[in-house]
Amino acid sequence: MGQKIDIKNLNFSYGDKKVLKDISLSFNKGKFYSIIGPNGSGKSTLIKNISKMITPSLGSVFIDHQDICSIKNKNLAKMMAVIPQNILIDYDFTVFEIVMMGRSPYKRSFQDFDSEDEAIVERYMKATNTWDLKDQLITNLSGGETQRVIAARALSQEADIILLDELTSHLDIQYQIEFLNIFKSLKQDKIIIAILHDLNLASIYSDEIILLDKGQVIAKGSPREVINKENIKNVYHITVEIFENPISQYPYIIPIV
Ligand SMILES: Nc1ncnc2c1ncn2[C@@H]1O[C@H](COP(=O)(O)OP(=O)(O)OP(=O)(O)O)[C@@H](O)[C@H]1O
Repeated sequence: MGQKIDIKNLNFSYGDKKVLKDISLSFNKGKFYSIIGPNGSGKSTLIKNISKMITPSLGSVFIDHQDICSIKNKNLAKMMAVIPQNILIDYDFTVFEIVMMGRSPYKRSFQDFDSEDEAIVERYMKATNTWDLKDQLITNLSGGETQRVIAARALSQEADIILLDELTSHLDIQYQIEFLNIFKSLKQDKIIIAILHDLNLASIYSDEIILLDKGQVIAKGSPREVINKENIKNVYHITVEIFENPISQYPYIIPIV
């Protein structure tokens, strides 16, 4: 389950506003994909379409050749975990309870959680450095701590597809790197799709990058194919120099100011 995602001729509008225009993309297991592009270019809207949070105006998203509209939400949650951009939790759940919710697609009720679920939750809470927060109320955490807890919950879902909508936005540089390393280390069994604003991080971590602008795919391919002066000028309207990172050999961008 969750070996391949195919997006075919996807269009999406909010009311009269066309936000995604004829997008066709494929994502395969074992790869880390980044979606990059300027503010308002449609990145989150694309992720929301892939995760069935919203429904395409035209076109379709398929997982393993099955239209996601025909997949029940509970089954979809076993295939796909989403870490959203804005996390709003108003309820007084403890951190442990929030992460345990990641196991609910496999259960009929809260009472069904067993020692295996607890072991899975503990493993991912330790990996995301949230175990020490387990008895705290989620409402009392900082933005970065909350994001780490939500990542632990998504990992506990043990889904084959992980969608990260700007996971790194609240995280300091240490956690940005730690998290991207966690997802990279998991990628051989999964499809990871991350929205990233930091083009240098996208370059280091991605097998493939998708560059969006005004709701259209402007470029897709390896970091070397996508991160070039012309594409960056075209889309972000800035002048950059591109060097080869001496350690990783990936393209490294420096804005010329
Ligand atoms: N719920 C909504 N109703 C109406 N318009 C929306 C809604 N959500 C997003 N939009 C508009 O759709 C466009 C694309 O938004 P989206 O959030 O997908 O962009 P993004 O590339 O993720 O941006 P950012 O980098 O700023 O997060 C924007 O012009 C935005 O104003």
